[in-house]
Amino acid sequence: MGAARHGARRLIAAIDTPSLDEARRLAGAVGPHCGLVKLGLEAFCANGPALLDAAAGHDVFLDLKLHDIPNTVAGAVRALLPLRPAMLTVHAAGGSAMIAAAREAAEAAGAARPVLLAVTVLTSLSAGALAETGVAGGPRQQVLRLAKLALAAGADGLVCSANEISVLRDAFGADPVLVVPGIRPAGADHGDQARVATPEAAIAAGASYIVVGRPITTAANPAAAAASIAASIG
Ligand SMILES: O=C(O)c1cc(=O)[nH]c(=O)n1[C@@H]1O[C@H](COP(=O)(O)O)[C@@H](O)[C@H]1O
Repeated sequence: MGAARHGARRLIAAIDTPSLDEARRLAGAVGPHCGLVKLGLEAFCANGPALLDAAAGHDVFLDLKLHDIPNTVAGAVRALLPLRPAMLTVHAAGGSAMIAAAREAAEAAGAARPVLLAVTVLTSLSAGALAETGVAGGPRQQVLRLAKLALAAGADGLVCSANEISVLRDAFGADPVLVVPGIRPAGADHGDQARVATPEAAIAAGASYIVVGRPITTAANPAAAAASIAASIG
């Protein structure tokens, strides 16, 4: 139990659903077994700020992956601060000025400032899919390039796949928060994820947090699935 509780702090449960009731049901079920509940684009587009009520009582990672001109992203961050998210995401590919503007806007929350995470290369992109976008050199090189830029511009941490954790820890040490989605327990369906790892492998490689969605939310018993993953990384 103690080990499971320790693992729970590092588990972020991703709730992707358009239904407010379903989001509330899932947050209630998995909340006790994870450190943060992640609410993302699908649920926020469907419900707007009212969505946050579904996760009342839990620390919320509001994952909207903002990516626009600096002025617009800064305004969006300001608009989100009253929702008191514990973590927020922007796309590192938006560039230094955009990330710096997001950080400056977030500072208005003072001590309650959300942790600002820069998404590097989406875990759904394989090396081939990344090359199609015009990026040469493969995911590891691109993640490292974007990570340098994002941390220098004021991001507190990075979203990356488990494949890039060691190169990031070598380059930046223990400080940056590394949030790692694309997590699949052994034998689980990968779905649209391309760069995947098991919960245990991601934590062993140095992830600060792992993000797990469908392996929990589509399980017959989401609370048990979350508890089992938390125990596996305890
Ligand atoms: O920023 C994220 O959380 C994120 C970045 C990324 O590169 N890949 C990624 O899958 N995510 C999110 O992590 C969650 C993964 O969900 P599952 O694939 O269902 O476990 C989803 O909510 C994604 O939006």
